[in-house]
Amino acid sequence: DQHGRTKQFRELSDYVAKCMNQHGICVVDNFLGDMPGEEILKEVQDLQSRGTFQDGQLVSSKGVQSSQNIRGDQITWVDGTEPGSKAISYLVSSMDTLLMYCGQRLKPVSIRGRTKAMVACYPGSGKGYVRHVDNPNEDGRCITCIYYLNKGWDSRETGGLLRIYPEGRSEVANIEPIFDRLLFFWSDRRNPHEVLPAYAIRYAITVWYFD
Ligand SMILES: O=C(O)CNC(=O)c1n[nH]c2ccccc2c1=O
Ligand SMILES: [Fe+2]
Repeated sequence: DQHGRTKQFRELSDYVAKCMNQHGICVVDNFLGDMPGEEILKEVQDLQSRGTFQDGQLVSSKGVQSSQNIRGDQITWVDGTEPGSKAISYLVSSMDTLLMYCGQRLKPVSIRGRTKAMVACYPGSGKGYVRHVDNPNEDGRCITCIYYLNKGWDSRETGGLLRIYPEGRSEVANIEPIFDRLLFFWSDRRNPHEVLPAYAIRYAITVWYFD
């Protein structure tokens, strides 16, 4: 019920605010629960079957020309008003609500807006995403928020770990892209990260928040 969710989000926002201010990375498991998660996964699979994903960036294998080029991630943007995106829009409004409850505690940012939802699919052909910073040049994006949809994912079998190298820290963060997991991290140079080669279809939905 609404009260249950409000209380849950308020408590969750305490954890997220503290975790972000302390580590700059925060994982929330079982964010929406099985049913909503399944609905979102179905909408993403429908999107993919309707061919709305743009071909991922071309990741040519070392120097070999065209025929060997393998697609990396494939993406499509969803603003939540399209037909068949009800569950995705519920996800994004849940992300918005959780961050709204964090309020001013997420120093120093005060969220002013966000991007649409970027739905990404790694086709599982052994491609990942090279090490990068989401916002290296102050384009306004301050928080990266990723929701994963991969049931029973085990990176020992199928790779696809998100590896974050927090600036100035010796240890790395290895994030399994498991179903109904929500991840926040500062989008700037504090969090260079990469997606290790994935050997099964790997779905994620990303929203970037602006301050
Ligand atoms: O999926 C993940 O776990 C992390 N994913 C990323 O860091 C990531 N970052 N920036 C992008 C820009 C365009 C298309 C895909 C991406 C992308 O998957
Ligand atoms: Fe990224």
